[in-house]
Amino acid sequence: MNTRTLLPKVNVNMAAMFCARSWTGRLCRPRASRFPTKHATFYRPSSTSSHPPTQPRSSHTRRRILFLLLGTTTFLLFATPAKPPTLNETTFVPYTITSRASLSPASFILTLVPQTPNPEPMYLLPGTNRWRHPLWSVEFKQPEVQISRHYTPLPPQSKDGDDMLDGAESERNGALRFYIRAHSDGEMSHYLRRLRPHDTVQLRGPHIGFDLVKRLGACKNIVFLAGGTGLVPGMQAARVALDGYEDTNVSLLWAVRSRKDIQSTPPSEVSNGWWGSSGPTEIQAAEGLSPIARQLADMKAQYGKRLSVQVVVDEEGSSFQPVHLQKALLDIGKDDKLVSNPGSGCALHDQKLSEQASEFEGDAGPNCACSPVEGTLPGKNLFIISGPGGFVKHYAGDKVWQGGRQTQGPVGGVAAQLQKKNPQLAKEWLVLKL
Ligand SMILES: Cc1cc2nc3c(=O)[nH]c(=O)nc-3n(C[C@H](O)[C@H](O)[C@H](O)COP(=O)(O)OP(=O)(O)OC[C@H]3O[C@@H](n4cnc5c(N)ncnc54)[C@H](O)[C@@H]3O)c2cc1C
Repeated sequence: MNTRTLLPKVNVNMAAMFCARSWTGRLCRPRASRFPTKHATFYRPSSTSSHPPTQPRSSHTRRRILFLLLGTTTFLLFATPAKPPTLNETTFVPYTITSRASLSPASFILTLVPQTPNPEPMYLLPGTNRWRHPLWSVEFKQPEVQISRHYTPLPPQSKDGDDMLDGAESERNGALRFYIRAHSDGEMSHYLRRLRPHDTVQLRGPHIGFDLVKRLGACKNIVFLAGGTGLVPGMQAARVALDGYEDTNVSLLWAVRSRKDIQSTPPSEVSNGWWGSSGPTEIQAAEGLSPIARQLADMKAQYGKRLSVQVVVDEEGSSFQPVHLQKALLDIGKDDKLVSNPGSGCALHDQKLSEQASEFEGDAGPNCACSPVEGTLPGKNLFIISGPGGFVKHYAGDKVWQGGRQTQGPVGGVAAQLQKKNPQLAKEWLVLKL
């Protein structure tokens, strides 16, 4: 199947299509435009004109021309949909690349600023530097082959937005940073890899993902298992959960292909002993951390024990085994006294109902509909698996195409094995796939 998202050059309705897809598969679906279609109002001389029939012919002609001009102007004003100059969900708008940092030969970080600044971007909570949505992404456009793909902005580097990004930009001037991996034969990621500072890119969004805060409810724990750049929504989730609440805990489990995604300094120059271990290792502040790992280490320093970040590296033969995941899930909630509502029939908290959900929830996602059960509170701990299709399939089972959209599908893979072994995990934890 050709999985490209084609962006038509002319048709406005088709341009309002957007691409909903998993980390690897995608689907174009029509999207209701937020900008109502404005109907053209044509003015023409009425056949029941109030003017006397004796009026000279030249005056009629002048009036016709006047009406025609008026009509054309009104048509141009109202029939052409207004093109917002700042980030919006309908049209692509230009951003300028201000910096590019290579992590490994295949992965890099791009920082962009909008060419038209917006003091109140729709992804921020008004008057704050806090993001409005727990999970969100934007689409980039590849202008040569007219396709688009989703990418996830890295969260701000500081809690209150005071830090400067890359020494020059901050979220206050609308800067967005992206951690991108170029895939072999990947149309979009190779286009992005070629771009350099001062180049222009076209962005559309924000596209809103699962509302994690509503899903957590009274529960407190998130275990986020990520492959490669699938880490970024985990960093978004961690910021929202740890900034917004004092008693939440997040465990990020990050699998990378190359050590260079974490650290660029050769092993001999690294003083501490976490390099090269065969199992998952906790990330630590060290010399030569990659910008992503440095941000993770800063977050750990900021949140203390509430955030754990463990890494495994493919090329060193380390990986997350079921026993590691079980430990992460059981350890993080071991002091919890809370009994979670079963969530039956609730679109947010019923695992069975979640099977039908798409990861693009939009602004108007479902609300909690848990029936009261004595001694319980609504909410679930979240076990989120994010990354390439094969990664998600191995740990949580395939997503399923249904009615033209990609849905969560049943829990499978390692997560299903763990639930079978520990029924408590199935009761207290909701599995989500990104
Ligand atoms: C909501 C969302 C957010 C995303 N955020 C990011 C992000 O922050 N950073 C990022 O790098 N990507 C992100 N992605 C993935 C991104 O949208 C593209 O799918 C990815 O960059 C590949 O696009 P492409 O055009 O280069 O490759 P395609 O031309 O679509 O694919 C080319 C080949 O590469 C393979 N391939 C594609 N993607 C992967 C993959 N992930 N792993 C292994 N093989 C793959 C395909 O199977 C195919 O054989 C996100 C996806 C979604 C849905």
